[in-house]
Amino acid sequence: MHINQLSLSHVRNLEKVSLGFSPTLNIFYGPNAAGKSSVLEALYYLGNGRSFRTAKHNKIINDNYSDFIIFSNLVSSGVDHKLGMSRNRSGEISIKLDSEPVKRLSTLAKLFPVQLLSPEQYDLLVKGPGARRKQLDWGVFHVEHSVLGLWQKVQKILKHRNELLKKRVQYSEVTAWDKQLVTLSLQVTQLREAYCDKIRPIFKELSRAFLSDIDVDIELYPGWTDKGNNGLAAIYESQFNKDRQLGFTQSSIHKADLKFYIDEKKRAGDYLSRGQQKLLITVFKLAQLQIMQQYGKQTPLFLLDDIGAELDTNHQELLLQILSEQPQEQQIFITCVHLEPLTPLIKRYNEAKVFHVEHGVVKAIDEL
Ligand SMILES: Nc1ncnc2c1ncn2[C@@H]1O[C@H](COP(=O)(O)OP(=O)(O)OP(=O)(O)O)[C@@H](O)[C@H]1O
Repeated sequence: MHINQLSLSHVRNLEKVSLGFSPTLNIFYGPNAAGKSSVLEALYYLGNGRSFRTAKHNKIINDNYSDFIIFSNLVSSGVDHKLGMSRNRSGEISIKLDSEPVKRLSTLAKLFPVQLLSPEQYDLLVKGPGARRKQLDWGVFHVEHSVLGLWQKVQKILKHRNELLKKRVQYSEVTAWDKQLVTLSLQVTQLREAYCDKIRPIFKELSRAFLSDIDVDIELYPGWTDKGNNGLAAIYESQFNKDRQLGFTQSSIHKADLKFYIDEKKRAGDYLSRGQQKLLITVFKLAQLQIMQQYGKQTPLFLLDDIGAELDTNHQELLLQILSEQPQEQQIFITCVHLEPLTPLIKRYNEAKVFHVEHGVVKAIDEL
């Protein structure tokens, strides 16, 4: 997919902005606090119905206004669409696709997939499993949309099961739920495993370029440990008393983790320097992008926030080299303070567009 045009009103320090994009490469450069990341934030919001920088929507609304509006013309699966969104200070959100209200965020996710690489994500390896699970499921969903329906069924069953556990019922009263839970959990796990198998070789190969002397790997922890190989149903039975005591189900896909290892089972988060962790996350995001290009329902937007700030010159050049080799249908948005290191990349894409951003004003640069 790609986005042709974006109009913003009252997004952070961007009061009113209207931009026409290149279907390939778009670069926003300018000093700190100019409003560059806010443009990416608006793009991300359109695809996800939320920000990547804050969970508090009021922070995004410009201080002098009561709402923000984001509007776009885009091409998704070869079809032109108009997608608009507004949100006010009470949190009311209105999303319209071709003038029709959109009720589910999954509609946006299918229509407008966005892959993001930003400094906010560089601590993924040392965070709890939830953030890594989200990243994994983003990838699985865009290769296999049906995973969402399975996930939602699991959540419903877990809710019922946990209510029963709190009522201190006998084991016989949860067995019917457990049967469904086992089937669905294994289906989701199978899709996650299949995704890990697809991404692993790409991730390893890209890592060799970025982290040459380190052997990286990923492993899916499904959300339970089955040491005796007795199966998930047996785990539910053996854990039932403890589950009832706790009032919730300990083992299921909601506890899954995507574990990153280096050099044979050392946890990457414990061993890698902060700089190496950033490189590993960069590589993983690039591998996810490649998977989307090969197997996804459509190519996502690729947003790279603050591209120069976190990488040394060699690794920045390597990243730029990879970006310059992307397929033509890949639309890329980059923010940076200094434009000069990106000149070779701009030259590679003859349709590239460059925007200068300062004090919330975004101007297209015609001649470099
Ligand atoms: N709700 C708001 N209303 C008005 N201005 C805001 C609001 N929220 C943030 N700002 C300001 O908007 C600007 C936007 O910063 P943004 O993060 O987009 O800049 P940037 O160009 O990406 O900077 P950097 O290079 O430092 O990352 C900042 O000056 C910030 O103080």
